Amino acid sequence: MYIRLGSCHTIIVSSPGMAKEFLLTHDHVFQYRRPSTITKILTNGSTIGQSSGPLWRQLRKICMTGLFSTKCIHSFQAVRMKEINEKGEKGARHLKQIVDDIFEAFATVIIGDYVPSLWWVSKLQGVEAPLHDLRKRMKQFAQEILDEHRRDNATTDHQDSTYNDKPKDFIDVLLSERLDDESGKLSDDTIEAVLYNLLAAGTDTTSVTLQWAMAELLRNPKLMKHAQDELDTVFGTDRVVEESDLQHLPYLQATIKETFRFHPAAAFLIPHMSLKSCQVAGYSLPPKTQVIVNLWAMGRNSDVWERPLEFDPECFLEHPEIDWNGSSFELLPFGSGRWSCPGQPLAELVIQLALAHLVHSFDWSLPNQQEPHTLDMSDKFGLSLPRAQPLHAVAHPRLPTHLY
Ligand code: HEM
Repeated sequence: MYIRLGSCHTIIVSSPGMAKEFLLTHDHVFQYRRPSTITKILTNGSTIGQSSGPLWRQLRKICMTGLFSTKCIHSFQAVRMKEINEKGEKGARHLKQIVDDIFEAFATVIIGDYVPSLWWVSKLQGVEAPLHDLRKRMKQFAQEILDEHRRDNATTDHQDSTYNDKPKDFIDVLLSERLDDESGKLSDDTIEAVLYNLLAAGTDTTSVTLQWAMAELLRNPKLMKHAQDELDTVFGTDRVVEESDLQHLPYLQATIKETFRFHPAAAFLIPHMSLKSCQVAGYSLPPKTQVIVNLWAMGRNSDVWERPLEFDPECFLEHPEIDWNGSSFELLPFGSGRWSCPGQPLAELVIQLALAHLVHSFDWSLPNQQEPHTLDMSDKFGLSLPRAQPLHAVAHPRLPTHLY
């Protein structure tokens, strides 16, 4: 579909064939990502997510080989457990407030971003002052964390033989990264921007996906029973789920794929823009054409899916070759190719593990004896695609008491 967003030629893609054209065949032409007013103010242009230049390439490399490598994700396990045990900390609440404010900021439509000649309307909108204030709070909070890590680092014995085995967190990894051009370490501004970028891109997407998966299972007790039977067969009922057994749960994986199809946490991929004119599927597109891949519409496309408006994990059991790793263009929850989500390995681990724990450890019901089929399944538009109504459910332990 072609539309004009202000002065910008825009193509909206909602079929796997066209997604492949733009994300694979012509991805070298659609390389540019236009930073918005919000990212310019909040991140000073020094982060991933919106940019596409040398710093973006460097940061992506750090994500792929450092932060989200198998070794690093494994080492974060200790940090995850520590954080779970220290829940409710004041710092965590402060950080949550900042992340909530970032989400609210991203939901603002700034007219000048779509119609550059109307930049002055943005000034009248009065959005910039609160963004600068938020940026100040983000900077102050991140600086405290960086200073704390530097102090800890200064008192650590790096020659100690156990040093390399000590758990490191995201900040430790970023502080130790050197830029390829040997201009030195990443600047504090860049680390701060990457940190918030990871938080904004990683927290809501993961929790929204989990909420939708649980809502669909609560709404359809037969599917919940199927998932529980599979978990009981693999783990029994006298131990809890472990990371190492997740690959033996095809029904759970099919349920997560179906959740990605029906409720994609990112309704749209981040828009890309062409640097020069090009021909795509017989159409001539001028330079600076923007392309937006609509994952929500693709998941409901009746040319692709047999029963698009029905939540049924079976379709992925029948087609196990359809994967979420970016090679099956009908299911692209994390995007595809050079632009795809660098946090995918962490996200898929956390979602599978959390859903398996919730379903295996508890039976679930809706409060006040509400009938499952009456559960409200409407969504609301935002940076991610959350439920319009919060999900309330009652958990009933189903494993021996000593396991809780
Ligand atoms: C269910 C969970 C998640 C989903 C569905 C998801 C989805 C996406 C999508 C669709 C994109 C844009 C890809 C494109 O435009 O082609 C993206 C980008 C990104 N995601 Fe995720 N994501 C998830 C979790 C995470 C996590 C856990 C992290 C990190 C902690 C993360 C970090 C990022 C970053 C940094 C980018 C920007 C990449 C770039 O600009 O090159 N995401 N994600």
